[in-house]
Amino acid sequence: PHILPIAKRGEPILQQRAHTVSNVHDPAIQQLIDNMLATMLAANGVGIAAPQVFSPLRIIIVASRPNQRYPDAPLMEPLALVNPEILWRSAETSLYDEGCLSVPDTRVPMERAEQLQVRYLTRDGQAVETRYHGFIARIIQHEYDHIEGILIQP
Ligand SMILES: O=C(CSC(=O)[C@H](Cc1ccccc1)CC(F)(F)F)c1ccccc1
Ligand SMILES: [Zn+2]
Repeated sequence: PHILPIAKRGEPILQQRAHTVSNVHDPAIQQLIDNMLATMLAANGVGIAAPQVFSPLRIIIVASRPNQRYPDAPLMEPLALVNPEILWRSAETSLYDEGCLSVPDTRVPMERAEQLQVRYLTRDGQAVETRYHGFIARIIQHEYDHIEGILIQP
């Protein structure tokens, strides 16, 4: 896998709605997912979205891990969500200072739903519907905003 350049705030691709993936089994899509993962890990992120590596596609990666600001964040296997749809968000919300690889050296307090129900394709093409809460739910909402062309604003 390759570490790819990360689009920074001001790049038009970050303000566009990304396109649905038509064939998750396409080798180019599989390579993109591998490259997104390598790029996120190299940048020490807990998530990344395809537009951030200049691919206007509806692919996000979520990879929560404990960190100094969020020591009780769950440690999880990095998960790729293809064509994610948020089916439901809880009325209950929480506030947290988010970072963004596309907005370096910035923390923005963001209010997000505490729980959400998501339907997505795994990288193997399995259709899955899962409920998430807490930090993982937050990361999904942050990455989902990226494929909708929405950035956190300093
Ligand atoms: O600042 C970072 C890295 S910024 C980051 O990982 C973004 C994801 C994210 C961080 C914090 C809350 C929600 C989402 C990745 C992005 F920009 F590609 F989406 C961070 C790492 C661990 C916990 C909290 C913050
Ligand atoms: Zn971001």
